[in-house]
Amino acid sequence: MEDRVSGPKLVLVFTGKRKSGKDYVTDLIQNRLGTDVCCVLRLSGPLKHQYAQEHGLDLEQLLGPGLYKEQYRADMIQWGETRRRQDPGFFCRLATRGAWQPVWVVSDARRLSDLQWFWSEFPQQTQSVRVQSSEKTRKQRGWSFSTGVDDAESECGLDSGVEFDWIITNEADAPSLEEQLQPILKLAEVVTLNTEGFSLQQRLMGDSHLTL
Ligand SMILES: Nc1ncnc2c1ncn2[C@@H]1O[C@H](COP(=O)(O)OP(=O)(O)O)[C@@H](O)[C@H]1O
Ligand SMILES: C[C@@](O)(CCOP(=O)(O)OP(=O)(O)O)CC(=O)O
Repeated sequence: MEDRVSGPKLVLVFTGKRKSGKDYVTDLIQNRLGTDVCCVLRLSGPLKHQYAQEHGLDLEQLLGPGLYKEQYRADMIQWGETRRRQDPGFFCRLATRGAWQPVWVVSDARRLSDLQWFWSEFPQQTQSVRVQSSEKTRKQRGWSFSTGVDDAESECGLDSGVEFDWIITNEADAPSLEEQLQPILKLAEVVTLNTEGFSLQQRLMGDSHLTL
């Protein structure tokens, strides 16, 4: 087990609009690397936890993919923004607390302040990744435009002004995710080589092809 004191070897910070496939892609990466090497951290986790407590809501449903969270999304955004204004790193600190794996995958950066926190805490290790899909594809996955959500910083805060290290196009007619993720998986392999390298290398070279 990696000691948290030594910190992560690679921090992949994912961003992308609703239904672009952030959870899908980050789950694929974790499946491929294994839970002993890679953890998926959600900034919205501690946010939903505290919001549910303060408002007497069902946390499991807020964390789930269904319509329940959508009823509260606009208000959660406002609530979270109040917290972030007081302390921009508040949710980043909570989400990363206790993470011990060498590769951290942060699935949901939404604002420049989220990215800045990781750049400042882990300048050598942080890589930003944008997942992009067309509106047509996102609609097929259940997205529809919602005022106060899709026109707010939560969805648009990273639309411009950041040069992402990696861009993943999550579309049926794009190169396969396996192909697009190859260099990122390779990077994870290289940075973890000293401690976890052998088993990870075996896994990446083995028969566990991504099923897309
Ligand atoms: N490449 C893909 N192939 C099949 N289903 C996908 C793909 N990408 C996303 N999905 C599906 O689309 C929906 C939205 O994806 P999700 O990862 O939850 O998006 P986000 O986290 O960006 O809101 C989910 O049901 C997910 O399983
Ligand atoms: C209040 C939020 O944290 C809600 C995020 O919920 P999810 O992370 O479940 O969102 P999607 O995966 O895009 O559907 C947004 C924010 O602005 O912090």
